[in-house]
Amino acid sequence: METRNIGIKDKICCKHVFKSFTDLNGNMTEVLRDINLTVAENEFLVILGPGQCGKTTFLNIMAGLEPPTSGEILLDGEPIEGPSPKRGMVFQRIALFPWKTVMENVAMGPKLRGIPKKEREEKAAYYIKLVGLAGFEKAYPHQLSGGMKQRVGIARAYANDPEVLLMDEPFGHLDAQTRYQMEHEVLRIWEQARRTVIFVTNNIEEAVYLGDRIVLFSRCPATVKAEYIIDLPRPRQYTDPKFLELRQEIAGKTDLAL
Ligand SMILES: Nc1ncnc2c1ncn2[C@@H]1O[C@H](COP(=O)(O)OP(=O)(O)OP(=O)(O)O)[C@@H](O)[C@H]1O
Repeated sequence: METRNIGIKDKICCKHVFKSFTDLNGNMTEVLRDINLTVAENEFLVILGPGQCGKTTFLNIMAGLEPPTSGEILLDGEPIEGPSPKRGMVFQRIALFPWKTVMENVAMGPKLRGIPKKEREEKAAYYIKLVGLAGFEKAYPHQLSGGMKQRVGIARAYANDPEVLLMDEPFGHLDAQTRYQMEHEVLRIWEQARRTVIFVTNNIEEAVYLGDRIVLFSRCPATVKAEYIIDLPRPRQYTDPKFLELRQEIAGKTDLAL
């Protein structure tokens, strides 16, 4: 079983990140304004903010899918300049290859990186088991529930050996019960296979349940409005008075509806 301790080393460092988009008519929309933050190695950081505030844009810049307009993001001291398997993405709507099995979907990244079949299938099998899908290796995506597809998405991201996992509202479209279950599961997986995680959500409860720390984004253009260290022991209880107090405190600072 692999374990990694939360490090004290800075893994990611965002310095004065600004992002604006310009449409075909030349109109500019400023989406991110002077974002500065650091993320420690193996930390579970949650970015909480209202819809359309710029959370996905920020993750896309971290993933190297979009350049910032100005500023920079460093990973282990090196500027992020494009996509890399070091940064795995998990999306709200997991796009699996429908004609490929769970095993083939999870092993796809290592296959593209030229990992030999036996090795990539062993790796995929390890992560399929870790996410609780042992026995479903030969299933096709249409045979899986929404929660199971998200598990495949998480296994697929892990199979690329990322150092950082970027999770963009991964449970946003799941029903409430499956969502609670997946929040619990993502922590179990992270505790067994520690990585630096940046998890984006617009759900305060989810943020308090999951995060070592919450960075609160304002409405668009997003700025860092507040930060909260969540030092409640895990597993956290939604009904714990301290949990509710924190939720209330954060809610008072947000533009989010409760
Ligand atoms: N490629 C683009 N071109 C122009 N505008 C864009 C582009 N990508 C995002 N935007 C705009 O940036 C703003 C922030 O979008 P973004 O998807 O980053 O927000 P979000 O906080 O992730 O939203 P949600 O919580 O609803 O997913 C929106 O107004 C969006 O229309």
